[in-house]
Amino acid sequence: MEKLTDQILKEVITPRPENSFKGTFGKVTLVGGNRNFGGAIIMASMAAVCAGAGLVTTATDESNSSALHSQLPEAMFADFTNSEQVASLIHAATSVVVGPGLGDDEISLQILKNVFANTSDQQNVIIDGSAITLMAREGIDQPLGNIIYTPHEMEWQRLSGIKIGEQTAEKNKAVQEKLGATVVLKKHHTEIYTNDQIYQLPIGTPAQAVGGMGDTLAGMVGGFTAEFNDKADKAVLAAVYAHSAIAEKIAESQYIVLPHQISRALPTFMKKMEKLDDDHHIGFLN
Ligand SMILES: NC(=O)C1=CN([C@@H]2O[C@H](COP(=O)(O)OP(=O)(O)OC[C@H]3O[C@@H](n4cnc5c(N)ncnc54)[C@H](O)[C@@H]3O)[C@@H](O)[C@H]2O)[C@@H](O)CC1
Ligand SMILES: Nc1ncnc2c1ncn2[C@@H]1O[C@H](COP(=O)(O)OP(=O)(O)O)[C@@H](O)[C@H]1O
Ligand SMILES: [Mg+2]
Repeated sequence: MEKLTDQILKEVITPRPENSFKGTFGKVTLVGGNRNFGGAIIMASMAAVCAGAGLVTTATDESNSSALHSQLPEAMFADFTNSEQVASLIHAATSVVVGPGLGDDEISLQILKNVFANTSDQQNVIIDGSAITLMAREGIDQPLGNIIYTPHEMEWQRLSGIKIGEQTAEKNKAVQEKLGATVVLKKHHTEIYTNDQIYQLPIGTPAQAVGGMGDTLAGMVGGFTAEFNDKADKAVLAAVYAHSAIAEKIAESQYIVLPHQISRALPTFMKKMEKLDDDHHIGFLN
């Protein structure tokens, strides 16, 4: 298992090209947030916007529209039960994030099937939360795309069939290979299983054990893969590292970290990363 270092941030977060516009930095379509879990998709959307994706659209329950716009006017809204509109938003996306707060009822299931029917091989598809639970429960096939699962240990148990106490690197890697997808197995010292390597995140704090922390990570992975699509595999690793690096910094003066604080800190954090060179690490910037 290879330990991730801040080197991954230097590799991924490079200065933006001068000759660019919002289209240069990718589009993210996020799908989730039922009436009860609207906060989950709003937190994910905030992370995608603050990570620097060019355009972000949130397909969610219509009852979440005002809350989304008041928290995040940068994001566009769509009703997630409008299957034609959602299909066209999926077609347009560089990265799709599906699952945060989606829920697991019949409507959630139909929405998930519509999303999965409309992705293509050229897209990054981040499958989180309820979407993982529904796939496992309903035996839904993996969609087309560069697939990135972001399960916590219970979601991974549901998807892989490996019980939480038995989730060894060897067993996890075998299932990852069958899936042919990237698996970000979230826990204290998150593990990332890719086609050619297993990485471990050596940072992170119990101050992150707060609802919405994983929703925020899913949105960051969506934002990073869209913005840095030419190095999407490394962008996943950078998002995982940045999420906990920012949380550790906030936790120096706070007992817990609120997920939206990580998102709001992202633009400043990413600006600092531009200044990192081979002789300097994050500590140098404190
Ligand atoms: N503000 C919001 O709207 C929130 C919505 N959420 C959404 O709620 C839906 C259900 O997700 P939940 O994860 O809450 O429920 P789940 O039922 O999927 O998972 C929680 C269960 O897994 C167990 N578990 C074992 N190991 C775990 C680990 N390492 N991390 C987390 N749980 C572990 C817990 O004890 C619990 O029984 C998802 O769609 C999620 O995105 C949550 O993110 C919480 C915040
Ligand atoms: N004790 C801990 N140490 C480090 N990271 C943690 C700890 N507890 C939770 N996290 C992180 O918080 C996130 C929780 O994800 P998840 O359970 O999906 O949250 P939610 O669905 O509520 O948004 C993951 O990124 C996980 O690694
Ligand atoms: Mg979650």
